[in-house]
Amino acid sequence: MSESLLEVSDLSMRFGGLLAVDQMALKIRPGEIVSMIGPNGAGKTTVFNCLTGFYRATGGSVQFKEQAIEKMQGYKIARLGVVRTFQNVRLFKGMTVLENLLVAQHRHLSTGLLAGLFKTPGYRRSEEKAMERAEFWLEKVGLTQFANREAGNLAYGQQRRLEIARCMVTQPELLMLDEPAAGLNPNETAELDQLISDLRRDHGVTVLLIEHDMKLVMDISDRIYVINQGRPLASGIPEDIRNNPEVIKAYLGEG
Ligand SMILES: Nc1ncnc2c1ncn2[C@@H]1O[C@H](COP(=O)(O)OP(=O)(O)OP(=O)(O)O)[C@@H](O)[C@H]1O
Repeated sequence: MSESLLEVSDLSMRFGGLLAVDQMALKIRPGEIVSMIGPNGAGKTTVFNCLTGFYRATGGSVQFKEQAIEKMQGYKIARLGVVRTFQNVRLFKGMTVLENLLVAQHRHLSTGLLAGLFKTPGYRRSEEKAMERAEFWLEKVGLTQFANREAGNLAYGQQRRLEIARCMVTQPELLMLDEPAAGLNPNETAELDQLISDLRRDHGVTVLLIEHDMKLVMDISDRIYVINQGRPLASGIPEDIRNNPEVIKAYLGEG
């Protein structure tokens, strides 16, 4: 009954002699917030890279809405509605905040080169829509007053929120966040928690999260997958993960 939005089976990624991801499986239903946790170097970001076409997985299958995407190029996967942020903020730092949000939508605009050259009514309409979406998301992440500031001059926490807005203007179905709380203070992390919950509640977006901040993970996740040394170690609701002795040994007990 509960169909998957994303279904990953037997995923593996080999770098030379290193099997960074080994038989990883994931199942994410529409509207869920799912986290992937695990020690440093466990393979979490590599999984993200395989799911979003940055790497071609060396084995396994990835289905998004029952369509195989494991061999698809990244921009096509993004167009299907799978978008991500990066562990290290990747904005166009020399562009303004607003420009970052407009550029992000370019690939998604349904207009061709000629329409752009001649500024057809269809082109102008889609530009207006792009501007409306940009303004909406600026407001949502509290950056309206910084619209014309260079993105590189924003405070770190604001850059992180801009990254999320940049994903959201493309109207994704699956939003993948790679350590969004890294470098944030506790207040900013609490705001992030709220923002992610709102994205799901108000915009129906499904979220896959890599995160080391256990408070955030336990608070926000419907389900959690634990990876250790590239392999699935456990999965379940936060309560089960928190009390799983294997997980405590491999990860939670680490610090
Ligand atoms: N392009 C690459 N070439 C070679 N090895 C890589 C490459 N990318 C990742 N690795 C290796 O794969 C393993 C998994 O790395 P990955 O970054 O996926 O871990 P992670 O769980 O995201 O870690 P962290 O929590 O520290 O971000 C590591 O041993 C890493 O050195």
